[in-house]
Amino acid sequence: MGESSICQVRATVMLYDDVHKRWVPAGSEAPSISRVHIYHHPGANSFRVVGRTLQADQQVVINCPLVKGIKYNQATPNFHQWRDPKHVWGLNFGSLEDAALFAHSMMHALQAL
Ligand SMILES: CC[C@@H]1C=C[C@H]2CCN(C(=O)[C@@H]3CC[C@H]4C=C[C@]5(CCCN5C(=O)[C@H](Cc5ccccc5Cl)NC(C)=O)C(=O)N43)[C@@H]2C(=O)N1CC(=O)O
Repeated sequence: MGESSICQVRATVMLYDDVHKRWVPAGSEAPSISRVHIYHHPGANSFRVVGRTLQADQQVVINCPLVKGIKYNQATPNFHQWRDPKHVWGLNFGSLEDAALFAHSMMHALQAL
């Protein structure tokens, strides 16, 4: 039994560049919409956020394990963010529905950990 997706949304994945104090698109230079999942591994009861660009190359732009205690910040209705030990991640959602769906699944995951 591997991992299963508990939600999938469209979002531009951003990283905060602490040196220049600005958000930059994760992966390539040009901001691009990605398909972002939250995967659940029932065996380990682990979750991770995985995003791949929609273009043909399917570049992985985020692969972030979720750890207990992460604070998920809904900065605006369609821009949510969280910190991991090395990065500050931001998701600019393609729609408010996707934002709400992702937040719901994220909160579920964080409560299940
Ligand atoms: C893609 C463009 C982007 C779109 C939307 C808006 C929304 C607000 N916003 C920000 O960057 C806000 C404004 C102030 C700045 C200051 C610091 C930042 C940057 C780094 C993290 N941060 C925190 O405030 C974190 C949040 C957090 C709290 C709790 C748990 C986790 C976290 Cl991550 N606070 C801690 C204590 O970590 C930050 O988000 N900041 C975004 C933004 O202006 N733009 C437009 C642009 O940049 O042109």
